[in-house]
Amino acid sequence: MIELKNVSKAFGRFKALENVHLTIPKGSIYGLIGSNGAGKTTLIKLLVGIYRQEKGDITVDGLPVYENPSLKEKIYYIPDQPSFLSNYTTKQMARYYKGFYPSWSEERFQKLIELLEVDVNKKIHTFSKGWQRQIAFILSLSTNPEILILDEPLDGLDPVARKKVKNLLINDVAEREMTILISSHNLREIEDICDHVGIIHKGTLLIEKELDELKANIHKVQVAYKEGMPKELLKNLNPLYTEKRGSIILFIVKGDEDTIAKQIRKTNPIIFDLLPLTLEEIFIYEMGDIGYAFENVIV
Ligand SMILES: Nc1ncnc2c1ncn2[C@@H]1O[C@H](COP(=O)(O)OP(=O)(O)OP(=O)(O)O)[C@@H](O)[C@H]1O
Repeated sequence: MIELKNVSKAFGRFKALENVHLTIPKGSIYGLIGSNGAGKTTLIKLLVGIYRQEKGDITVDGLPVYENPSLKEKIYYIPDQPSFLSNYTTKQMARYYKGFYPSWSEERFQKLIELLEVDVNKKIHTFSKGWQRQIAFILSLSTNPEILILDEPLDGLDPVARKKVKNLLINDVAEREMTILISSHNLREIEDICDHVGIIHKGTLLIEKELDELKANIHKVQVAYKEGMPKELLKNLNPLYTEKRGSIILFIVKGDEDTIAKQIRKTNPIIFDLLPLTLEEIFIYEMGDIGYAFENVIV
């Protein structure tokens, strides 16, 4: 488990992160979402031990990350602009990594280059940005990391490559219990692979949620009545949001699905539907609940 407790980091007088608490359970895929300048890269650089926090604790399985080389061997970080040794081919990089990472798997490497169809004899700097990113994935996954940290990993990948990379990540989590932190400025881009999401804004972690729990706890309801909706229903359900569309009333409500459905059925609606919410919708209401407008935080 990765834990940040009360972590702060400043650059001069500028507070890039303030009192951040964050928990990433082992074997989970955690999406760290925030707009430009929110503090994602700073948090990642603290987590991999490149920066040192002024305040707070950063630990993996209870051990501090900073100046802990044996722990760092288990963590692989792909920055937003992956870099390689200059003029190296993928094959040469693989040889270099093999000597560097005791957990390197040649078999895995061969499988991945076949799957992503990479010419291993071509100099990496001659590949496009998207291909270089895929090569960074191949090299990282061939080291079998326990923890993989990815800064904006899907930028520049076409839809087919995105899908392949996402599947590879999900498989590694399922098979080896790898833990992944993915930063992104776009919730939609990573919502299908994350099981935990944290939203960071101006150096503060606004909200951190487990998605299954979040999805189970918030519902979109559509109802219609012959003679108007009974007032006590809204009072009892205390919705986060209500909207009237002709004779249909739509509301977003938090709580247990069965309990909500029971309360609504008692009022004999002529129409009653429980509809799924997208993750973006869920966060719009969740953040509204804590006093933030989603569109001001995430672009
Ligand atoms: N080395 C540094 N010196 C001074 N300020 C910095 C430094 N690194 C980051 N910052 C500032 O800290 C804030 C957070 O930057 P950071 O790179 O962590 O944001 P980010 O969420 O990763 O943004 P982006 O999505 O644009 O990459 C920004 O205002 C940035 O200008």
